Amino acid sequence: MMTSGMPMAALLKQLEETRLLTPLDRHFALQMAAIHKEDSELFVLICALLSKQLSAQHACLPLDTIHLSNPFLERQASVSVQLDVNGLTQAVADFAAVGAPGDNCPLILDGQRLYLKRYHDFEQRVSRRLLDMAQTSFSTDDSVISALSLLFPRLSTANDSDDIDWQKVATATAFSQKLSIITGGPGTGKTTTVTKLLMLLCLSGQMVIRLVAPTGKAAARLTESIKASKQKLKAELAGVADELDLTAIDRIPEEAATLHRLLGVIPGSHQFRHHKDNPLHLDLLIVDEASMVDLPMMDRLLDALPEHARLILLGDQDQLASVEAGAVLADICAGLRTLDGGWQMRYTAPFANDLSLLTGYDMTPFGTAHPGIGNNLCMLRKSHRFQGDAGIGVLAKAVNQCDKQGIMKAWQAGYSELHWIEHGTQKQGLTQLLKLACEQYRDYLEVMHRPDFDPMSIIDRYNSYRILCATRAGEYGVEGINAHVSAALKQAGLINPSQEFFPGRPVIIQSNDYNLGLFNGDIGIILPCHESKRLMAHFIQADGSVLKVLPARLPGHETCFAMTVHKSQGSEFASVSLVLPPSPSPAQRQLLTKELVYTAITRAKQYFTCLGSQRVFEDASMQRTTRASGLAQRLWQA
Ligand SMILES: Nc1ncnc2c1ncn2[C@@H]1O[C@H](COP(=O)(O)OP(=O)(O)OP(=O)(O)O)[C@@H](O)[C@H]1O
Repeated sequence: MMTSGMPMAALLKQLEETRLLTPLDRHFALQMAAIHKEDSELFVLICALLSKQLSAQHACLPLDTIHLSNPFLERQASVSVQLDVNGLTQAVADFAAVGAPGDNCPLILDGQRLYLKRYHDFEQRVSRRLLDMAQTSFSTDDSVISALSLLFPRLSTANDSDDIDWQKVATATAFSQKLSIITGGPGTGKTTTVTKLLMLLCLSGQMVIRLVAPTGKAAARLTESIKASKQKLKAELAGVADELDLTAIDRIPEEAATLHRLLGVIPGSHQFRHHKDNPLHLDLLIVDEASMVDLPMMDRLLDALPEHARLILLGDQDQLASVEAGAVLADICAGLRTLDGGWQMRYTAPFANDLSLLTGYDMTPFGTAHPGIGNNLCMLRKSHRFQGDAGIGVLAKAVNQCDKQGIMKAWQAGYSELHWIEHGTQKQGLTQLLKLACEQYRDYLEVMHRPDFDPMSIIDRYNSYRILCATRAGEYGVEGINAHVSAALKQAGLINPSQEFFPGRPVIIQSNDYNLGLFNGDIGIILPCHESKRLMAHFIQADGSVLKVLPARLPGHETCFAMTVHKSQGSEFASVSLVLPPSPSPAQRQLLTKELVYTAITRAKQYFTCLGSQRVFEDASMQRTTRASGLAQRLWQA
């Protein structure tokens, strides 16, 4: 079945040395074979490939994606599989450790997808629960139609889909469905839409509503945006106060929590306080930045939802997927993708009719015979943040569409908010970036010793700029750039890093510490504490308060002048510099995707700078990521 010039254990060791496998992949494969007394070399190879796949956050290993003549994509194959895909599938199914869906085996083969049982269970439970929720819809009456027309006054009767106010459609959809997913890029009005929806729901009766986001930073941002959106709505509706009860706006909650806090962390345990047998006390849950929610977390969240509760997921399906396994939001939206790479709503004919009645638009063209879970989705595509032709919006759109010409045009158009730094020779590009970083970070570093600046305003200033790196390791990864920036700031006399914890050092937390209330990705700054006269790490929490922690008590952390694009999800900065490596290795090239570039660009509100080379930027923008999973198929072909 297999051809290899060396014993399997030696082959795995060689693959580890050439970094095509991690030590974990090798140990997993050998352990699986030992535990299950499996002496087949093919079994070891498949386990190594599955582990490699899981490390890359795929939920499973599709057997039909394995390059049989060179499974590890070595420069020169040292192993090959002498079977076709069907033969391989049969051989894998015959291993004692591999079962079919429903079997109690460590590995599950579902069609041609091979899973760890845990992940198969997650996927099955998540899809079952979402499909189950998608069955329930709520009736509406004339009062909803008139409230909707007051909330979205520019009612158009045009049939052209370009004239449809999709925010109104999304509000109508989410009002009438138990499960709804509202997706869209930055500034497309997700918060505005959800605020109007919440007003509508508050008008129709009392309900316990909770707002959550995956990280503290994202939760704090959601609180801010809902507050702003409520104020704006109040002003907009002032003229119709005699037709709509505006006190409903005051009943809209604005405090958002993190998912961990909502579910109730149990210190020292991976379990949460809330689950199926102790469900959450709420009627409606709104989850922002849902693209960051991984498969296991979505499973726990759905498990803890009470049977009757509504769920609304908000997010941008084009952003990088979650740091951990799966791409739940992208999978949920997958069925709306058209063959030409665009998106198209898909409704059942009766629901398209209902939406036409509710919104006043002709939605019947979007009715289809195979809508999957389309009735539960709404996609917003018009950005209200970047005014029409603003550079950041134009570049983000071109990257998102893998439009090479558009990308070139955006960079060459001379937009004041886009700034390109070419690597050049002798690190000229790096020198320019460091100059920029010193200018940008100077602001918070200069005011941090002044008594008239509190930690909150210092952290706000620090948060106006961030360097984002595509990779962790290497001179142009987070580690290298942090070292360079620290040295440049020291030379400029802005910091004094003579000790590990120095005033002004920003730190990013790398693991969860439930006792301290600090979570992976939380960012704080070491600052003198006026009360205790000691240096303390200061963190802004989701509720806006400041948490102070003794530096020595911090869980795993690192300096954060630069952070990975992955960790920047859920945050925004006035100015962003993206750093791409000048000559990426094959492993780095795999990380450089259009989702990564798009996520980095859309973190910037006013200025976006890229240190890179044109070729690397373009290649990255042309490379779409997919995460292997069976969730989309379960949701759309059920
Ligand atoms: N239909 C609209 N007409 C005009 N302005 C709008 C409209 N919808 C939203 N806006 C404005 O656009 C900005 C972004 O809106 P909003 O915060 O709702 O978008 P979002 O999708 O939640 O953004 P983010 O991705 O940053 O969370 C806000 O200033 C909002 O007031």
